[in-house]
Amino acid sequence: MTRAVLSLGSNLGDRLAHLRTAVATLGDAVRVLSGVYETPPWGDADQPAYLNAVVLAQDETATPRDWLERARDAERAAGRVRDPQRRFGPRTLDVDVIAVWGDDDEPVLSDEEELTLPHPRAHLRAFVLRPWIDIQPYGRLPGHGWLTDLLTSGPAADEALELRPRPELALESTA
Ligand SMILES: Nc1ncnc2c1ncn2[C@@H]1O[C@H](COP(=O)(O)OP(=O)(O)OP(=O)(O)O)[C@@H](O)[C@H]1O
Ligand SMILES: Nc1nc2c(c(=O)[nH]1)N=C(CO)CN2
Repeated sequence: MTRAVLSLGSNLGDRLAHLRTAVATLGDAVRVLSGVYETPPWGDADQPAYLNAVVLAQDETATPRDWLERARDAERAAGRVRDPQRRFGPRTLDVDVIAVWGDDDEPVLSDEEELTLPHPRAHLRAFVLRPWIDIQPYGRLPGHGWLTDLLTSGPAADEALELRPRPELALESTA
């Protein structure tokens, strides 16, 4: 059994629909959904605001690579087109694997380029940490400590003040 924290982001087209596409693609593996936040673009300011959320997922057989595959499946389902010229650029859907825990509840560590775990920029991103803390108030980012500490005094603390909760935009689709 593995558990994974996945981050969802969208800043093109029907942003909420794209986040819901990710939830639908992950299917039965989804355990807990965070709230949705409107967030200023990180890393490349010249693009529209994002909607971001975080999902806690669990599966009996999924390997860390399987979580990456599922993330890519979700991005494809939302019609994501990659622009190799533009890092951190706009996208219909971005699904990142933030961290994975194994059977023993120990975090999986990986420094492979294809799948780095935990995600190497997660501790810098309030748009990941803030929704995550919604669903795991006592959560820890492996290698970086408590989410509460990261959000109040880590490098993402200033950005955390600029996120806007959008409680009217629930990830659960009522359709
Ligand atoms: N933990 C991870 N989650 C998702 N992708 C990862 C991870 N570690 C490495 N990668 C690799 O990163 C590459 C680029 O992914 P992607 O296009 O989503 O990057 P990005 O969204 O522009 O930047 P970022 O990963 O900082 O959000 C992919 O080929 C993927 O294999
Ligand atoms: N606010 C915000 N900014 C981003 C996001 C994102 O999901 N949210 N994703 C990016 C892709 O690397 C780049 N910048």
